[in-house]
Amino acid sequence: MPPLRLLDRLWEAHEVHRRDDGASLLWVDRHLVHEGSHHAFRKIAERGLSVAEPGLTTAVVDHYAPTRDRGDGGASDDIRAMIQRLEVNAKEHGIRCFDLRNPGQGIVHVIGPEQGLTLPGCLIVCGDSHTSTHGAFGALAFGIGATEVAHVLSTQTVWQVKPKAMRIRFEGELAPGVGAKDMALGWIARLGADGARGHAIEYAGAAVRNLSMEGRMTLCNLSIEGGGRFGMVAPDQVTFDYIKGRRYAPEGAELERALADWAELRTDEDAEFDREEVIDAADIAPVVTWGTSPEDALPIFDSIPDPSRLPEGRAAKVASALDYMGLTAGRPLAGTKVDQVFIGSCTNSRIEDLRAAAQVLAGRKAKVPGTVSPGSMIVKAQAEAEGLDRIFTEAGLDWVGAGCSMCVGMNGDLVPPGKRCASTTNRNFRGRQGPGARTHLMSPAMVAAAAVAGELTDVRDMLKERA
Ligand SMILES: CC(C)[C@H](C(=O)O)[C@@H](O)C(=O)O
Ligand code: SF4
Repeated sequence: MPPLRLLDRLWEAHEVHRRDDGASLLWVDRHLVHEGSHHAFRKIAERGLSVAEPGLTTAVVDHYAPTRDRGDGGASDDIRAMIQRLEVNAKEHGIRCFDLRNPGQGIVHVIGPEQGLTLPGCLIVCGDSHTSTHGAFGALAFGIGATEVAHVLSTQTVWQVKPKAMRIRFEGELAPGVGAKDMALGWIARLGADGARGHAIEYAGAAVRNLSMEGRMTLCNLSIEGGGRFGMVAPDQVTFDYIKGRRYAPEGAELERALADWAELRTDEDAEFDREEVIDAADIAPVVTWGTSPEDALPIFDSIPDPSRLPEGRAAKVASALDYMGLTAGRPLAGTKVDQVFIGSCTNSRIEDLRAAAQVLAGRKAKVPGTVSPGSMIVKAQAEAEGLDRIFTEAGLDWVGAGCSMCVGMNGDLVPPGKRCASTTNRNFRGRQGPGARTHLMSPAMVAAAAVAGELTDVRDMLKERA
């Protein structure tokens, strides 16, 4: 037997058929749908098709979920209609739905793992690019388009061409105050937003093994921002411990059997990758973005790039990004004033993210306003049980309900034009958080530090003050 990679093992286990042109028809174990699925439901209705496996499909209200008033007054008619459409489609087809009344509601990529729906060895799809998040469990997880959503609804299978395999190894140990978000933005800055284009990324190395499941999810979540098709981490004891006892996770003898299977989900020692990158974790510092692509990222102690020192093509891009962002070339990144902060999104809204932000904010006041939106109502309840909500509100930040919120602003939570937001989200494209909004991506601890300082700052100094 030739040595296999985790990707090969997962692929082979799901391949139902391979076409002459090389595309594989893959069996889907979990199909997650959010409000954006309405085109697909309409498509299957038009063709008189039904949902093949309603029991393997899960609907979630997240992109349009109001985060403040969840009653009838909380959303515009359009937003309410989007939410209702999902609820009606789910009901008609017998699909379980995490709607606004469900105590488990939250962002699709947060609740899949939280509910024990996301498991090692599963093939998971969703009409959403950040589906790569679920790969943190050793699952094959990727985003699909509207036509494919209709295909999965009606057949529980998806066509896919097997991508090339790339491994990013983070060796060594992270410094205190540095986390998964810094690892992710760090490699994207190094390789570029196109750096992993068309590849399935397997994250490995000691610093990845040492990450919690929350950290691994953050890392896999951002794979797509570096051009990767999938992101994955081979499952281990950390994974198994996270899964045990979750609502839809296997239990008893079934769990024992599953654990034995899951232990096989790894890359063989002598397996080769199409590409391999090795990064020394000790070299990673807290990272912030300065531009309008996640690759426009630098360590916080660095300076804003100067187009006059860059090659022509790149210079024009950088100048235009700086213009949009209202930044001066060559100035230090630290000290850039922010107008507001946002802690949330499928990248960084899990309990550990909130704890990291609260650790910085405890006993301190924020100089600027901000919103903290937990990734799910379960994370919200847990944070409240730990008293984190009080730390946020006493610091002066708004503590709101769960959903995509200001990550994309579809629910009306927007950053006003021209305003600068330190944000734990994953995209800083022009207008992403609202028309004219200026987004700086960073870790939850770094956002908390920016809130306290009213400007971009190195959280490690604040943590040192504490120690
Ligand atoms: C709206 C949705 C389809 C979109 C995605 O595909 O990722 C959104 O979640 C995003 O993050 O931009
Ligand atoms: S939180 Fe943001 S990135 Fe994640 S699914 Fe929602 S809109 Fe997309």
